[in-house]
Amino acid sequence: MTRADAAAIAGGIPGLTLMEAAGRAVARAVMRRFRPVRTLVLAGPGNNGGDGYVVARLLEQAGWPVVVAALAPPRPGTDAAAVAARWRGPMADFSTASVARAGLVIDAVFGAGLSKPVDGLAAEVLGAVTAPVVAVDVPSGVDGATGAVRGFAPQAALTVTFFRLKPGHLLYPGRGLCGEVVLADIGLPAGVLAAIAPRAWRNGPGLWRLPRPGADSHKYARGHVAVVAGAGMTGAARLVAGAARRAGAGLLTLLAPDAATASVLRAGDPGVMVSEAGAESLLADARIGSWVVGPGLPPDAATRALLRQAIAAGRRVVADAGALRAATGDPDALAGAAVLTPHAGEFSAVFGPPGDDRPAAARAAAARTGAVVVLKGADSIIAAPDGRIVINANAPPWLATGGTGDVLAGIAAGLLAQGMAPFEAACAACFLHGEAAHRIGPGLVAEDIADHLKHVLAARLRS
Ligand SMILES: NC(=O)C1=CN([C@@H]2O[C@H](COP(=O)(O)OP(=O)(O)OC[C@H]3O[C@@H](n4cnc5c(N)ncnc54)[C@H](OP(=O)(O)O)[C@@H]3O)[C@@H](O)[C@H]2O)[C@@H](O)CC1
Ligand SMILES: Nc1ncnc2c1ncn2[C@@H]1O[C@H](COP(=O)(O)OP(=O)(O)O)[C@@H](O)[C@H]1O
Ligand SMILES: [K+]
Repeated sequence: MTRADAAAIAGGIPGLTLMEAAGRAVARAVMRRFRPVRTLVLAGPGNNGGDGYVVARLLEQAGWPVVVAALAPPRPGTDAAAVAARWRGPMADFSTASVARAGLVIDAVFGAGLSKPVDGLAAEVLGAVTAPVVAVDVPSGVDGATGAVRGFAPQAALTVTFFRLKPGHLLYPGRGLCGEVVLADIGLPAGVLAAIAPRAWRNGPGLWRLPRPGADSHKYARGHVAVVAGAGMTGAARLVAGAARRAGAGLLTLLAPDAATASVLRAGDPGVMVSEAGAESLLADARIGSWVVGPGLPPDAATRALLRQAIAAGRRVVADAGALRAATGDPDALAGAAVLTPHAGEFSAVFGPPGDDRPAAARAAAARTGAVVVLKGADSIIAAPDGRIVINANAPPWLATGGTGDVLAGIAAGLLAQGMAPFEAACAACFLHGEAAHRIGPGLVAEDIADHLKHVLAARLRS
């Protein structure tokens, strides 16, 4: 955002104009949601504080009782100093006593310029707020690039941000602390986006195109997926299979490890083929282009060897669950896969704990393995080996139930089979998975998702 600011200023928009527009957007959002109430603006020393002085002036002009408390004065000569000088209303101490008297608090302490953990007086005062908080840009202490809390950050009821959402608005815990998020246009020209060349996006249909069979298509043209099944947890492979088929794969073969497992699998969906021929023989068929390895498989040397074999044969491999665990402490075992779908635990086992900067960790894992990495969770991060990041923010908590990850791997494989590139396939899979889960809602079990995909696809392919 600071880069956006600089690019806009370089493009001829004065910083003061942007600050006035930002403050106006916050004041407008506040007046739409709250009745006039004793309002305390907590202002920091930078431009975030500057926005706060603008909010104070505009609310006061609208008849609100407003007091400003400054953590520190803005540096002389800055835009923030200019707007602070235009504030003629009452000032209060930056203290817990001031906060106790407020019916509404505008948090304009730190924004995009957060440079260290929030501690000391700032943390004490922000931590004492019991009134509703409206955050300017981000709740102070939320790192806009990662969503992590540095030191302390208050819980906002409303966050008004500008130009473009930042990762911190989409990634937890920051996302949870923002409350309602309003994205305001402050007049930054579209060219600014090109100038800052963003590397992170929010997932959405504008980022990828779903495959659609042509009138003359046939099942082979839509791709053949192989799913390696385990002897014990056969359900996992079946969930993968159902999802890959609903996502549009033309053919699907379950690779059974033995005759007993094969007969269990044959009792499942009639449209699925079951093979006992062994991986070698299936890998000899180049038409079986996409493989899913891991769901329901033990994290052992055999799983690892099978994964390497499929990658070495040039297949597009989605590696999940057992295949990831089989690579514990050894990311190179996953090199060359198309898509890896670790949840936080699997990610930590392979690559080490992601820490506070999960986008950076996911990026590094993708660069290391050459695979697209989907770091799954409520806010899945999809990272490409070239450094692009997409954040998926449409997944409802109903997905927090066993087997939904298997379904995600299946959707990704089904899209890969139809020729989507790994990054786009992974992004689209996360999005469709989330949309299907929304349709299902409470009571969701993993089996439901594949069924609902047809409705989600129908809606998406219509629009
Ligand atoms: N970009 C745009 O298009 C637009 C941006 N706008 C607004 O600008 C905001 C960004 O402003 P900004 O760059 O001045 O940074 P900001 O968040 O005010 O903080 C910097 C100051 O805080 C200090 N400080 C930091 N952390 C600290 C800590 N933990 N504890 C103590 N001190 C700490 C830091 O100190 P220093 O690091 O220099 O030691 C410095 O003095 C952005 O969020 C948005 O609201 C809009 O006006 C219009 C359009
Ligand atoms: N709280 C949540 N909110 C939204 N999505 C979630 C949440 N918890 C899990 N998910 C999603 O559910 C899926 C769970 O995958 P995973 O943990 O691999 O489960 P399993 O191994 O049982 O299939 C992932 O796609 C993840 O993004
Ligand atoms: K803030």
